[in-house]
Amino acid sequence: MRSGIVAIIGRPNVGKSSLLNVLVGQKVSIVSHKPQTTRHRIQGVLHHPDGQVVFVDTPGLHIVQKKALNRAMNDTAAGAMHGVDLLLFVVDSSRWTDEDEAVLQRLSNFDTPVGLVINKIDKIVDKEKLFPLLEKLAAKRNFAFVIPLSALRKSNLEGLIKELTSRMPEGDALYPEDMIVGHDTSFAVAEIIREKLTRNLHQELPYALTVQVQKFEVDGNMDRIEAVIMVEREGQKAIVIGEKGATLKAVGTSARRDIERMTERKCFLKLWCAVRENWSDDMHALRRFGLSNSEE
Ligand SMILES: Nc1nc2c(ncn2[C@@H]2O[C@H](COP(=O)(O)OP(=O)(O)OP(=O)(O)O)[C@@H](O)[C@H]2O)c(=O)[nH]1
Repeated sequence: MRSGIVAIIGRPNVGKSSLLNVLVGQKVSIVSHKPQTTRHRIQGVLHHPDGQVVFVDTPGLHIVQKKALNRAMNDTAAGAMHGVDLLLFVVDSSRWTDEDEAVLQRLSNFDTPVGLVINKIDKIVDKEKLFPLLEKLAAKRNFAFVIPLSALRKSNLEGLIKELTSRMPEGDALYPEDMIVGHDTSFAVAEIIREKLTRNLHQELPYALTVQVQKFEVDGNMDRIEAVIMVEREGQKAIVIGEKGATLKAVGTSARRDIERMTERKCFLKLWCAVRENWSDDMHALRRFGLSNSEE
C-alpha cells in the first residue's frame, strides 16, 4: 500500500477545485479542520487500489501577488509545506500568465517534487498544438511528471492517478476508506467561507478569525444561510469587508458557488463581519465557536 499527502496549487480559475472534485469523487472538498492543531486542512481523500492520496490545502502558497514575489518564504508557506509528499501544480492549457509564473517562482523555494497538470485540454481544438505546448511548459522546471488532462471531460485522469499513487511513500493508508469525512453541513459551509477569506485576503488574513453559521434554513429547493465572520478589531473588519465591500462580496460569491456544488442546491448566502474583542482569550466565546481549550 502507498499513502501520502499532496497539495494542489495554482493560480485562481485554472480548475483546481474541479480537478479535486473529480479525483476524490465527491462534491465536498473540505472535510476536516481543527483550528491551530493541524498544519493542513484536508480537502479530500482519493482511495485507489494502488494507493491513497490525501489532498490538502496550503494557504501560504496562495500568495501570488507581485510584492510577495521577492520576499523570503514566509512561515505560513513553510509550515504548509511540512510533510507534503508532492505538489501538484495546475495550469490552464489555454494560457500561461504572470500569476502562473509567480506560483512557479514560489515553488523554487521547496525541495518537494512537483508534478505539472495541464488542465482544460478540451479547449485546444487543434490537437497538433498540444505537443509543442507540453514541451514548452515541461521545460519550465524539473517536474516529476507532466500530465495533460481535462477535469471537465474527465479525460486522462487515470494517467494522473497512476503518477500520484506510484509516487506516494509506502505505508498503510492514512485514512480508513469508510471514514465518514466531513462534519455537518454548517461546519462545511463555515470552512468554505474561511477558505475563500484565506484566498481573498492573502497574507492579510487576521489570525484570530472565525466563521459562524448563524442560520441555515431549507426553503423549498433553496438553502438560506447567514454567517458571521468574527474578527478581533475594527481594522481587521475593514480588511475583511474591503473597499466598498468588494472583498466580502467576492468571498460571498465564490463561497456560494462552492456551497451549491457541495449541496447540489441553490443557496442564498448572507455574510457579514463583526468585531468580537479578544474573542480568542474568552473561553465562553471559544466554546461558542466550537473550539475547546485543548485546541488552542
Ligand atoms: N473547459 C474546461 N473548463 C474547466 C476545466 N476544469 C475546470 N474548468 C472550468 O474552469 C473554471 C474554474 O474552475 P475551478 O475548479 O473553480 O478553478 P480553481 O482553480 O479551483 O479556482 P479558484 O477557486 O478561484 O482558485 C470553472 O468554470 C470550471 O468549470 C476543464 O478541464 N476544461
